[in-house]
Amino acid sequence: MATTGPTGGSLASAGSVTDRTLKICVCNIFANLRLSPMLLGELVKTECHDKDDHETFIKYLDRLRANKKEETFSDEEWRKVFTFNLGNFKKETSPDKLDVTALFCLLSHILTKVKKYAPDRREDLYKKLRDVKDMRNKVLHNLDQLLNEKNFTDLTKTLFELIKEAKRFYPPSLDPKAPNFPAEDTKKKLSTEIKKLEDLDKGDIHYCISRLIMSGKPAVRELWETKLHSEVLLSGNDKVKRREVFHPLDVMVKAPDSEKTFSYTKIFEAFGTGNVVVVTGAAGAGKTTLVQNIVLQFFDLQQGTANYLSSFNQLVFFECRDRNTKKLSVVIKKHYEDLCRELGKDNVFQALLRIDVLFIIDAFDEFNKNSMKVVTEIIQMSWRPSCRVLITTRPHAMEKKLAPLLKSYDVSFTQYEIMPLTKLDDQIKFLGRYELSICSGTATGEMTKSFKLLSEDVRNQFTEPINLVNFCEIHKEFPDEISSWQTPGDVAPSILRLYKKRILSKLSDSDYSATDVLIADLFDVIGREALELLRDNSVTFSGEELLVLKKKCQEKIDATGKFDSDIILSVLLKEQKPLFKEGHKSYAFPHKTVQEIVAADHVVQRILADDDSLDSILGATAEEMPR
Ligand SMILES: Nc1ncnc2c1ncn2[C@@H]1O[C@H](COP(=O)(O)OP(=O)(O)OP(=O)(O)O)[C@@H](O)[C@H]1O
Repeated sequence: MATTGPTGGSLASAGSVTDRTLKICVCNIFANLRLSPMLLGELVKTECHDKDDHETFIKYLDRLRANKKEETFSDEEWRKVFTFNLGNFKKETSPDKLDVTALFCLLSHILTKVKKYAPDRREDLYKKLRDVKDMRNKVLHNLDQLLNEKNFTDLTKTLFELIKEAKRFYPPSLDPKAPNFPAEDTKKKLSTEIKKLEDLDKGDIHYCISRLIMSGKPAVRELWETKLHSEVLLSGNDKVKRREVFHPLDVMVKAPDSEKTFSYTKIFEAFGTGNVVVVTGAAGAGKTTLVQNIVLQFFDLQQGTANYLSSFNQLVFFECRDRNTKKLSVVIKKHYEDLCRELGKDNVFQALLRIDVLFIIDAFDEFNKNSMKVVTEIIQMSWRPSCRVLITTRPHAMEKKLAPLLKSYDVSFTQYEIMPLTKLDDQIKFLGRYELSICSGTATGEMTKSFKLLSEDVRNQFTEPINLVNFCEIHKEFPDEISSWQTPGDVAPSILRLYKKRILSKLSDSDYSATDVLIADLFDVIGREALELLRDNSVTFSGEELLVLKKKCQEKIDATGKFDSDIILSVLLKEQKPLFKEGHKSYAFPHKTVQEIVAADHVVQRILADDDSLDSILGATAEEMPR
């Protein structure tokens, strides 16, 4: 019986695999991803011996129910039984492509619900099956366990015991209709497979998976932490540490009679029943911030509090505003550049699909022709039991585009909605964190005090995080604006004035003077451009587009001023550093809502000037521009 530990024989001579820790990892990966499925697959074949070769598992189970005169299950009922494994069982006709989780799920359903073996007869077999499944979760969800040599020896021992148990459970029979488990052949096959560990080389998928698990997370962490750990606020003057100011938001399941709200961490519980979760929320409700914090928590090894993320081994983050990437393999390559160079990008991709990976797609509503291709690829893969997908979007894109897209790939999903911050207590806590962070720990409480003094109907304008951040900035830079708010309608114009005042003050800092009229003219140019981008569902300017905008602004300035349009655009546009070395620089408004405010102001000004009809100003009908 070849149950030697990784350093005691197996793998010891594996040519290229030299590092001892890596060897243990490879052995555990091989045992859980190759040996266990092989044996459980043999048991599925035994139990489903009367299944036709072309029959999917679901069709087979439907047939068994029909034979027993039981009503066949609807899709919804099957989903309740098999949760995220259903996609697999509807597709697969053989156990060869199923992993331990799916195989255990199928076997346990057959043993307990279909064939209904007596509990005392199936008990020992069932226990061993469960041990095999639990070992997979134990080692794949915890790096220490994956690097524990004993787990390999324990599992291989259990697998041989399982063969013994299966031999007892399926006694040899002369009845050709009885299940027949090939115990001796399976034992031999298992020993031969274990021996393969000695000759495993770097091209083997289990080696790639092991390398990915051991080095992938730190590589991706480096990539995203630099980009996400802090946020420059809308004014461009204040920088806050994202984790420090993060306000834990509440969500509610989007269902007809749903009323209860939960902490956002609960959304991960939905992955127990399906592979896709969608988080919706109004403009500035905090969708992007939420997933950015999830990314940071995933990589924060010190934290240890993000248990809800412990079942994910890797995380891939994709922003739909990306206009240059059109293939998922490119996204993967960008995440794991060094590993792709070392192992080959296809191998890394294949390895990623075999372990528990969380794909986060941010701001689906910002999709473009290219990013839609990436999103579709991810959705097409989401039936795989090891893939989970978390998508954020504004509600309009959910109804019109995302829900139909998911449906077209037969993907079921749970939808959560981010709750607005309606309680004064929550708003104060939110502002308190920002005040502390902006004042580097010496907050006076003035900001929260000023907020409490607002009338209730004005305060109700601040139920979205973006508005609360705007309040912070207005309070810091132009507190007089706040005292002028008498009605809720006074708040929104203040935000636009905030940007105009910032431009004027930036110009006067640079010894230039400009009139309100010139600023209004420039806003007209920029607003037109902002609107055009929105019509194309874009929130980023490319370098060339920025140049065109600069030229248009300069034409206005040249008539009445002497300064460079850069001064103005630096207030309104932020450079978006490319995440990846070869990426292009792009530019965006400090927040999508700012782009929308500037575009909306442009529309209003043109309507007031009696310029044209709304459709003609928008350049699209309301249906074409659901935002
Ligand atoms: N939970 C939070 N804690 C602290 N600040 C937050 C939180 N959520 C959002 N913010 C602040 O509000 C701003 C807007 O939030 P965010 O961009 O996440 O909203 P969104 O829902 O993605 O908006 P949009 O639909 O317009 O893209 C952030 O840049 C951040 O400053």
